[in-house]
Amino acid sequence: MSVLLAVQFIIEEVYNHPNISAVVSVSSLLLWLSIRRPYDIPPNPWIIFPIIGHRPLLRGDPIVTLRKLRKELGEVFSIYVDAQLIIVVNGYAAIKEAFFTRGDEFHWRPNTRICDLFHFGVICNSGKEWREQRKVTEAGLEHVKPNSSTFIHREASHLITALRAGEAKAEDVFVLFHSAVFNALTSVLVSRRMDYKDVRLEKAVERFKENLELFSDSKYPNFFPFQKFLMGDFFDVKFLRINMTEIHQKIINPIFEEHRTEYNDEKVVDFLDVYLKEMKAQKGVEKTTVEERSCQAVLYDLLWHGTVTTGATLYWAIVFLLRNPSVQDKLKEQIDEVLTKTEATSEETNGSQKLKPELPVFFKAFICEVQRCANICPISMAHAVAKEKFLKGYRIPGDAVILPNLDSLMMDEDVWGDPQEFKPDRFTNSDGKLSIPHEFKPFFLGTRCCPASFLAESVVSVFLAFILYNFDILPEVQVSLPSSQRKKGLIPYPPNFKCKFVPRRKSQ
Ligand code: HEM
Repeated sequence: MSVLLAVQFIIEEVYNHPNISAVVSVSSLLLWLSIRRPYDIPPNPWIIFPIIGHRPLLRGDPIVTLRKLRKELGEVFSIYVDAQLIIVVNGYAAIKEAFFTRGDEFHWRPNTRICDLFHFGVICNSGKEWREQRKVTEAGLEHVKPNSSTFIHREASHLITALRAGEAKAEDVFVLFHSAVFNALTSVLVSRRMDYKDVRLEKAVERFKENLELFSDSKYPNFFPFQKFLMGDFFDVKFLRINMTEIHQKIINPIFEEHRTEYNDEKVVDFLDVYLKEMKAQKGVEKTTVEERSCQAVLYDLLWHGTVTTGATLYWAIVFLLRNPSVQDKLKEQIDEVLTKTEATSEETNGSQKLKPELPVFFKAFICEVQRCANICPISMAHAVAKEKFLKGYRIPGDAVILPNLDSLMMDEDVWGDPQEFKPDRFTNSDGKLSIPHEFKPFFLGTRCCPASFLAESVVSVFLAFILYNFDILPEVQVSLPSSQRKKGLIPYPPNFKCKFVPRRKSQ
């Protein structure tokens, strides 16, 4: 009754006061404009807030929210983050259709402020520019593939020496692991490595980590494009740019100049040589993007993304080894059989061990399970379409951000049964052979899949095999194991932890 009276009072007030009536009309129009949604886009949660859209739903762990929305809304759904429409593609069939079968249509990157910063390289490029950069990147990676394992073995030996120097004291190996990965990549790609104590290396790892955090928070500058005209650095975009410039100036540019000075057509050794050769071949070609600025940007892309992804995978692997001691024991037994000691003076390994070509099945299964559970690219990278398309009957507007939800593959209960459990055996079949369901796609699929998956796999398996052969990995305190909770961010790391690398008796 009192509600009815209140409504009646408001109607009378509005009717009798034209000013109030105008304010109410304009506010209603604005409210309607800010929450209206086209009828033909993929379904979205009915509750929507003016200006911020569905943002409140993403509080907590957004990945868990996406899992819930998939159950409620289906394989292709949408959400509004502020005014930005985001379309989430879930499940193997829909992801394969969009990004593999129709990979050319869905290969674009969204036109966001953050992508602007990176757009000369390969990761954030689209269209003709992306095709050119992708082609030369693939050619360069193909060229270094045959010799890459020699460099990775060499870096693994350096890593073992550094871990031994820790004298089995509890330590956080985050920076050391990322430095070793960075070195493995630079050895393969540009024939250089740095001492682990070199400040340039420490700074590079620190800047990469900072940039990842800034990139993960990039939602604000992305969706408020006018911020570039503001003074100050409200959204840390300028900080991100300064960090990138530092890595370019201290590491990438000097290496580029050295290579350019020493370049010899007859001696094309590494990735950078291949790029320089292609630059030479394309000299004079109108509007080519295969030039100095793009080459440096591609190197930045490879080193940044390659270091943080591979470093995160290794860091997670140690968490799972500490939390599953019986798995660690089984792996050590198997690795002892395939790692052979070679002469310490051996040119090939510059160190002490070498892996036989074939790794044990359980070891491979362990690495798959680490990648599945660590799930370090849960929403891969943002995609877009150049102009309006249709997917599964829904309209996909040209200005939408499209997310391939890899978490919907790696953590699907229908595929894995108990996806939250860490069980390497799920990747072996009854014949004891490796069996990989097609939903396992840590490196994505289709036209924009990771072009360096072979490098990442090789670094992860060689480093882990060397570590398991040489050390017992023990928790800092026996009763407290590191957490497997995932931190927020584009690449979800575990919380930092310390552990001990105690030399194994047999390997002394
Ligand atoms: C465990 C380690 C790694 C994982 C899980 C991983 C995962 C991925 C994923 C999921 C994408 C696809 C993004 C998309 O949706 O477009 C991607 C792209 C890419 N990855 Fe990796 N990656 C890893 C290591 C590396 C390494 C070591 C390198 C290079 C040294 C590398 C270079 C690239 C590049 C250049 C792209 C962009 C391709 C393009 O846009 O065309 N990745 N990676």
